[in-house]
Amino acid sequence: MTLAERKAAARQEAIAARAAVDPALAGPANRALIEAVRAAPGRVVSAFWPIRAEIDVRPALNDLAATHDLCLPVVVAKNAPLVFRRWRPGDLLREEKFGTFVPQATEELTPEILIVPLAAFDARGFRLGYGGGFYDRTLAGLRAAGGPVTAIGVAYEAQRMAEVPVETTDEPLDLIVTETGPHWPA
Ligand SMILES: Nc1nc2c(c(=O)[nH]1)N(C=O)[C@@H](CNc1ccc(C(=O)N[C@@H](CCC(=O)O)C(=O)O)cc1)CN2
Ligand SMILES: Nc1ncnc2c1ncn2[C@@H]1O[C@H](COP(=O)(O)OP(=O)(O)OP(=O)(O)O)[C@@H](O)[C@H]1O
Repeated sequence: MTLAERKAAARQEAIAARAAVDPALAGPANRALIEAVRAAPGRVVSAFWPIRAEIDVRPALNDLAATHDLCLPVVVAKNAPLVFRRWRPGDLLREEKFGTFVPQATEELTPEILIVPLAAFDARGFRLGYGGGFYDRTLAGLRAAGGPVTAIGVAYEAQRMAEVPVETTDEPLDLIVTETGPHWPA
């Protein structure tokens, strides 16, 4: 199997496992996420609006809105980094292709703390998304720019794998939050 094939197989397996999880497990994950964000340096936080069976972090966003500037990712081009537009709880979103929801023409923000969606993760902090490479490009750009960047993956324990297949462009997470609490890469 090529690396791309191994990634595709691992992605499919993790997405199936995620779809079978009891969404009530999002409760403890949201509580751990709020603490993790409050412990990280910076005020601008990027989040994600859940699609498919992704863990729903909107409860945490409602709390964090009191203390942080929130934004959501927007895909602007296939091989480009994401851009992030300001979002406040209650703001209307527009449905994009792939079923994502994005803010309507709000100001662009540069996140210092990124709440990152994922299909699979491992104990080293590597992740697999949907295969667009969007978060890899985005994190590479932000880290190269030198500012404080904390990438927090949020997932269910069911999405944990022994070793996610990796390539040189994969950007590791700084922290993974699940229903069992925060996990720092070994
Ligand atoms: N909630 C959420 N928002 C997000 C992301 C995410 O992973 N989760 N993204 C993270 O980057 C970006 C959107 N990227 C996405 C990339 C691909 C697909 C997707 O469903 N792809 C199809 C294949 C499409 C094709 O190649 O023709 C698939 O996987 O079946 C969805 C979102 C920005 N917003
Ligand atoms: N910084 C980069 N520059 C060029 N290509 C990149 C970069 N980052 C990732 N890629 C390429 O993008 C493709 C998809 O990467 P990968 O399978 O890791 O996506 P993913 O992490 O699952 O997706 P996402 O980050 O959108 O959730 C791969 O072919 C990878 O080589």
